[in-house]
Amino acid sequence: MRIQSSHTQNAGSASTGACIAIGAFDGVHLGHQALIETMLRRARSRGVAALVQTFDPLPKVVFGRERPIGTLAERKARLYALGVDRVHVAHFTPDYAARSPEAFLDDLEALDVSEIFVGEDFRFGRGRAGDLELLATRFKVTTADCVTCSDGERISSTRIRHLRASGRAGAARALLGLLPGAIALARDTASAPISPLTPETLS
Ligand SMILES: Cc1cc2nc3c(=O)[nH]c(=O)nc-3n(C[C@H](O)[C@H](O)[C@H](O)COP(=O)(O)O)c2cc1C
Ligand SMILES: Nc1ncnc2c1ncn2[C@@H]1O[C@H](COP(=O)(O)OP(=O)(O)OP(=O)(O)O)[C@@H](O)[C@H]1O
Repeated sequence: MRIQSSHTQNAGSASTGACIAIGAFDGVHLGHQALIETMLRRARSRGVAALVQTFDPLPKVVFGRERPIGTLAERKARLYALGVDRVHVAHFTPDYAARSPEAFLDDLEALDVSEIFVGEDFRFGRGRAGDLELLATRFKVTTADCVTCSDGERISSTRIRHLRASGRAGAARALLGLLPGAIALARDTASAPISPLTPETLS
């Protein structure tokens, strides 16, 4: 596994506000874990709350028709097992997906957040219009160290879905960091039918 350097931009002085990692976090794989552990270390060193903001259903299930790796309950259990203080779940309805990037930043401010931990390609708000530059106008932003395997390929939920779909469950489990005795994402959704999700069924 290889870790590239992380990068912090903007700032403003960090207040007493919480640290938060934001993302879909489907599977809570090793890349997610590295991002969250970076956030947790920072929160602990500042003595502030360590939060995670996630979404249900997953945006990629809604927009990309992807099959989830795990359930929301499994995701939350794995996030709390990492030591996170609170997991915020936004119900990803059509109305929510239509919120502007600025409205999403208002939501974060309402949570009394001051530092945000995300990947470099993080996008948010209607049409994915919000980017890191906008995020950094209001918060201190730290981008994730990129966790890759020895082959140099980035660990991602997409890759894990592909591994499972091609019957390579062992490799998928390795990228999820699932060792014997660890919290198990037992339900293998690879062979389950995809239930069609339409905006109407989400409201
Ligand atoms: C308020 C809000 C609105 C969003 N609207 C859209 C959208 O219209 N289209 C889209 O593909 N994704 C939308 N997303 C999902 C984001 O593109 C992205 O998946 C989400 O911020 C999680 O980040 P991640 O994919 O890096 O985990 C929205 C996210 C938020 C927070
Ligand atoms: N390999 C990785 N190393 C570091 N951070 C990562 C890694 N994979 C994802 N992240 C970060 O974790 C957050 C949540 O990521 P997300 O849930 O979109 O994961 P993903 O694996 O990229 O998903 P997908 O493959 O479905 O797009 C994002 O900020 C993302 O940049």
